[in-house]
Amino acid sequence: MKILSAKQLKEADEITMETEGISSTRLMERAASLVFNEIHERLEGADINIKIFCGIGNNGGDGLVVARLLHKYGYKVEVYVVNYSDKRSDDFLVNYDRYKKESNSWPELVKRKEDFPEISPGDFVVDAIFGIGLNRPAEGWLAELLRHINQSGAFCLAVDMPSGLFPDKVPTEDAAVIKANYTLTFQTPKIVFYLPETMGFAGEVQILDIGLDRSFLKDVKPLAQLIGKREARQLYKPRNKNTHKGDYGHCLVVGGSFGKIGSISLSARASLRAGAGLCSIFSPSCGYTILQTTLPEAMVITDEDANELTNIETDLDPDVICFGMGAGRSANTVKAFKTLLEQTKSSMLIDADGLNMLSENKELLALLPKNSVLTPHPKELKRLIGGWEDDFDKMKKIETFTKKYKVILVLKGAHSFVFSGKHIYINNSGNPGMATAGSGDVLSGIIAGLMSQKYEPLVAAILGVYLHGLSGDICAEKLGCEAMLSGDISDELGAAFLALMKDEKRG
Ligand SMILES: NC(=O)C1=CN([C@@H]2O[C@H](COP(=O)(O)OP(=O)(O)OC[C@H]3O[C@@H](n4cnc5c(N)ncnc54)[C@H](OP(=O)(O)O)[C@@H]3O)[C@@H](O)[C@H]2O)[C@@H](O)CC1
Ligand SMILES: [K+]
Repeated sequence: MKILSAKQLKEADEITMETEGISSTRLMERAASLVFNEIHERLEGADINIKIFCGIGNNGGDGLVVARLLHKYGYKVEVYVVNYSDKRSDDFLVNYDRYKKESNSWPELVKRKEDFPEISPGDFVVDAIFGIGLNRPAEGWLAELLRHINQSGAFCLAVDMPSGLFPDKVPTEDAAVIKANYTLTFQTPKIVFYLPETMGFAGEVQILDIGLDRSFLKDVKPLAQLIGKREARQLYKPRNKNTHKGDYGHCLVVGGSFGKIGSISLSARASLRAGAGLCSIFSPSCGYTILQTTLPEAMVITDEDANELTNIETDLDPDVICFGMGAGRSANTVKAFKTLLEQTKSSMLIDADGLNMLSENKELLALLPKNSVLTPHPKELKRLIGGWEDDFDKMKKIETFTKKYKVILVLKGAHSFVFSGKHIYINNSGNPGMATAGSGDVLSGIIAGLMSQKYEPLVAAILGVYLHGLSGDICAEKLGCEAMLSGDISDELGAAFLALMKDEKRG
C-alpha cells in the first residue's frame, strides 16, 4: 500500500472532488462517516462519556460529523471546539451549524487553560484537533491541552493523525503530541506512523479507504510502500511440480568463530526453511561437529584455522553467499573477506560482523557485487553511514549510500525498512517478541534462502522481511513474546508460507 505525503493527499482530495463532481463537504461526510462506523461497531451503543475535541480546520470538521452521528445514535457526546485561531475552515463551519441544529446544543469553546474540561480515565476521547494540516508545533495553552488529554488516562482515538504530530517531520523532544491508543487514518498510512522516533504516537493504526481517486493513487510516486500480506503475497513464486533441488539454488553461509557457531547454524537452517535447495556452511574448524550435529541437512566445509575465518576457499559455485554472522573482525578475517569479495561471482548478503568489517574498512564497499543485500540494525547502520539528525535525515543518507554502492539495505527495527536506492518498503509484520538473540541471523538466512531460489535480491529482501515477521507473529501467538526463540521463528516459516496464501481475516 502506498504511503503518501500530506501534499499528495490534498491533491488526491482535489482530484476526487473534481472527477466525482462532489463537494468537499460531501467528501468530509464520507470520510468521517467511516470513523463513526468504526466507533459504533466497537462501542455498540455503550453508555460511556465521549469527549470530542475538534480543531477549527477540516480535521475539526471531521470531528463534528462524528459528533453529530454519535449524537444521532444516542451516545453521550460532549463536543469541545479548540479555538486555536479564528480562521475556521468552510467545512468546519458547515458542520458546526449542522451539529448545533441536529443536537440542539452548543459545543463548548476552549481557548485558554481555564476552559479545559475534566477528563476521567473511563472517558472515550476523540482527537480531531489537527490532522495533516499541522505545520508548526502546538504552543501555549494548546500544547497544554494536548498534554492534559494525554495525562487523563482516557482511551484516545485520533482522527487521521494524532494532533501535534507532523505528517512529514519529527517533532522536537519537548513538543506536545497526542499519544493515541488508536488512529483511524484516511486513505493511506502516514510515514511517521512507522519511523522509530514517531511510531509511538499513533497507537494501533487502521486505514480507512475513503474512495479517493483510484487513477491518481495508482500513478502517484509514493514516499514509501507499506508491505502487508497482500503485497507480500504478490511476490511469492509457487513451485512447479517438475523440479528438483538444483532448481532452488545453493546457499553458502559463511561466518562463525569460536563461541559463535550458533549464529551460522541459525542462518543456514533458516535458508533451508525458506526453500533453498542446498545449503553449505563454511566455518572455522571448531564449528564442524556442532554444525553437522545441529543441522544434518547442511554440508559443512571448514577453514584451516580452528577459531576464525582466515581463508574462505571452496570449489563450490553457490547462487548466494550469506556472510558475516558471528565472524568476528580480526585482521585475518578481514583479509579473507576481501579476497572473497574480489573473487566471488555469487550474489551476496552481508550481515553482522560482515557489516562491521565494511564499516572499519570502507574500501571494501567498492568491491560489493551489484545488488548485494546489507542487513544492519541501527547501531551497525550508524557505523556504516555515520550519524543522522533524525529519522528523515537517516532515510536520505541511506538513499545516498544505496545509490552510491548499488546495494539493497534492510534496516532492521520494529518496522524494518528496505531501501533500494529508488524506493522504500516498510514492513508491517512482526512483534516485540522478535527482539531476541539470533533473530537477525534467521532473517539473513531467510533472505539468502529466497535469493538462492532466484528471487531478485530486492524481492527476496522485501518478502524475506515480511515472512520473518509473519513467522514471528505465529510464534508469539503460540509461545508469547517473552518465550519465543529465534530458532522458533525459523521453525514456523512453514506456517508463515501457508498463512501468506490464506485469505486475510479482518483484524
Ligand atoms: N485529504 C483528504 O484526503 C481528506 C482530509 N480530510 C481531513 O482534513 C484534514 C486536514 O485539514 P486541514 O488542511 O484543514 O488541516 P488541519 O489539520 O485541520 O489544521 C487546520 C489548520 O490549523 C492551522 N495550524 C497548523 N498548525 C498549527 C498550530 N501549531 N497552531 C495553530 N494552528 C495551526 C493551519 O492553518 P494556518 O494557521 O497555518 O493557516 C491548518 O490549516 C485531514 O487531516 C483530514 O482529517 C477529510 O475531511 C476529507 C479527506
Ligand atoms: K487528529
